[in-house]
Amino acid sequence: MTAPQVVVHRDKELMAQAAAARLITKIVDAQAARGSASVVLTGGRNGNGLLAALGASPARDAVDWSRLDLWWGDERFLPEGHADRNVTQAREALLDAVELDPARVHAMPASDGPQGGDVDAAAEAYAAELARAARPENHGAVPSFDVLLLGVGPDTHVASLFPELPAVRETERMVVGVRGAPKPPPVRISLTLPAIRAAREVWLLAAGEDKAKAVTIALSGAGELQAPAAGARGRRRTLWLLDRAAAAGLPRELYPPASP
Ligand SMILES: O=C(O)[C@H](O)[C@@H](O)[C@H](O)[C@H](O)COP(=O)(O)O
Repeated sequence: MTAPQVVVHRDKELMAQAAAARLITKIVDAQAARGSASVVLTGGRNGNGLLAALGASPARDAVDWSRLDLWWGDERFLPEGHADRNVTQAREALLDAVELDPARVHAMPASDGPQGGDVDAAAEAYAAELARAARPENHGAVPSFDVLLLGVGPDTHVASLFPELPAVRETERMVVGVRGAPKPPPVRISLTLPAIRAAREVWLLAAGEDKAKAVTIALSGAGELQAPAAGARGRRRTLWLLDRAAAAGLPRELYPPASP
């Protein structure tokens, strides 16, 4: 697994804008090289902030939105259209403003979807959808995501993998149902660490002083059961995109601010 690379930006707005520019370039390069691109979105303020910055970017339409596969790293298990669902917030932040191919937008099931309120069946259905999209050259039962985005919780959770809970211990399945999540709502669907680690690149987003402790713990050698963010590594690249407040606990000589 790749050692984490850290880029520190002056503030969370600049972090979101720079991450959006970085993501546009990554998608454009993937589409030029392979004809399409595959990105896993994350929920939360930083994930949605990146999407909003991408939508406002002058380079936005360098992306061929019709050849982009979108997946989610996790989802709140709520009814279709609920304001708290990550896909609802992603649509508001960006997706409704660009010409995506609906068949390539892979939202996680809602609690009033075909599996009804059975979150484990919903997780299995999403795992099956991922497996159908995987190709022989991919690593495991998921497509080779070009970029997998993750917000980082103040407790070091990523996706809906919370410290010490069963989901972070999963080593076989790619997608699991989560109950009793400390961050509401309690019932969620999440990719597991093996699925996250199948991505070519994993980008972790953290801004604000409330994340400084989690960032320091995750980058200081903590185990993935106690600090799930520490286990979120890409096959080719692991990139932490921070603002100065979230990087405050890191040794400055190792992670000098990228922006003045
Ligand atoms: O469904 C969710 O809540 C997210 O996927 C979650 O993993 C989020 O990314 C982190 O909690 C960070 O959220 P903030 O960026 O809002 O701090």
